[in-house]
Amino acid sequence: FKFLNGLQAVGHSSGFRCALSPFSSLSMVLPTRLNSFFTNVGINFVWDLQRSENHIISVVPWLLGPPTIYVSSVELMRQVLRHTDNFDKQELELGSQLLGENIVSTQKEKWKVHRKIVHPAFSQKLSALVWKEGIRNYYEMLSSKGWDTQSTVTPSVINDLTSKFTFSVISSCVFGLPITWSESKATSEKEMSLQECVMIMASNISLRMLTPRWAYLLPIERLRRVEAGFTNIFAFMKSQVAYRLDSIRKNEMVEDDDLGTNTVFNNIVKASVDGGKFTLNEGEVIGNTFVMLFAGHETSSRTLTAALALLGLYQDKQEQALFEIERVLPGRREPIIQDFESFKYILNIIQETMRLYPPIPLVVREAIQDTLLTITDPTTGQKVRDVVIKKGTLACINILRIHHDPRYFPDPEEFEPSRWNDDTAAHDAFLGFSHGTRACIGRKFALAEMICFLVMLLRDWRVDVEFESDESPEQWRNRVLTSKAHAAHGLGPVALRLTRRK
Ligand code: HEM
Repeated sequence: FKFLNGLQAVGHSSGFRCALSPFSSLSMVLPTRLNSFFTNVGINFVWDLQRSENHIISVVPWLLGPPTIYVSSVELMRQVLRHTDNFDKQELELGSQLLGENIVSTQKEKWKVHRKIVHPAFSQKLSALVWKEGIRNYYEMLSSKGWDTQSTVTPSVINDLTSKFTFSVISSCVFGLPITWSESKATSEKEMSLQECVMIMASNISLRMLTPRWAYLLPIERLRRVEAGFTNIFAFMKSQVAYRLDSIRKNEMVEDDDLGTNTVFNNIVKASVDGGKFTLNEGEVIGNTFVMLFAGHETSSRTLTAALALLGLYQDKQEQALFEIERVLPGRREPIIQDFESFKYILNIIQETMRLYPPIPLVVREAIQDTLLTITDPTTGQKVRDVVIKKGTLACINILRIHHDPRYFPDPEEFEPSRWNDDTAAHDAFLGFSHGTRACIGRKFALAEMICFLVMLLRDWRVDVEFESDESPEQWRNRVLTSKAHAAHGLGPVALRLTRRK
């Protein structure tokens, strides 16, 4: 019965019939196989779809999970992402329970209130703070590693550096808690610093989701630290909301760009007071602050890692980036936020990296009512047929597939930042930050921190990849960077050599 309903829900579109939905937790641990009625297609299925010419493919599970369609053309993407009366993000109850109700976990009218309050926090002043903190963190990174006195360094894995960098920027600019780069780990839960608690939260959210409450009573060191980390940071945030609300009411908060005033957290507290009929309660303010940690950390860090790997591999592109940096920063002066728009080639590099390796390769929407989708011929644009998608069906936009489609991006596997030179090239087919009302709210934040990091690093260092013996550049790229969409989003450990520029 479930199966027959599922076939009807996807308008009998062709595709895969299997036991489990690729989104079920069970399907992530069980072996996967395409085209098997009795197993599941697995999460890598998104990558396998790249070989298909069919722009709408369905997955109908007969045992577990909702029927789903995968769309991989700009025409269909527009119909899904731009029609908010027909499609919305799924509600994530667990996300609301763990962090507090927030902009990512809600839908419809509730989401509108969250977005209205959170949006003003992502202002030009925040970008200026991000830039300032980006530079401070870059220098902290150099001195904590002792690189300020070295001419060549070989960081074991660049992934760890970019992860620490983007985490630190978020910690400063979202929470107002600057991180120190020197390693220190509290020996007892009571001594834990707030920064450590934020770090524990960022790296243990899945554990927290999957572990039942009673398990925290067991004498397991890791669980005790996670419990202490979550409890401490929530207690701190609650006291801070109360303190900030009090100072806002007493008019004690000064409008400048010092840390602590223009942070996302502060601005959300402020907007939730100023918002008139739109207000957020304490739990929602905290939820919206915490969620930035998950939306903005790994995404930016993966992009930076991939960009550096590609620049290490394609030295001519690195030279072009350096040429731009030297032109914008005569005498190697420090970059300022006002230079942001001048780093056009660096922006192209970021955009091209996100095209090849989108940190979010798939976005998911739920049909909130029965909806008609029109399928068109990819070459002529003529209507081919209509498909009715039933309420409750999931619609996934296969960003990875669209980004690698030669119709939109000629020679799609080439790393070619100059394809973005022409502003009109910033077309609909680029979905790195998604499209429509639920597109990324942190786009400017992410671009500011990524441009700042790349400019500082490339200004001071030449980046080279570390080949294994007899390895060709192509082999290196295939080994280290693949576009596969599984958990690691296609990035292996990236080892790079940095040589100080004269
Ligand atoms: C390279 C870095 C980033 C990438 C690739 C990225 C990508 C995305 C994408 C694709 C979405 C839409 C998801 C969907 O439609 O289901 C999204 C939403 C979102 N992003 Fe980002 N993001 C990045 C950085 C950031 C940063 C730095 C922040 C905050 C500090 C942030 C906060 C958010 C939030 C809150 C949403 C949900 C918006 C809503 O539902 O209204 N992102 N992001």
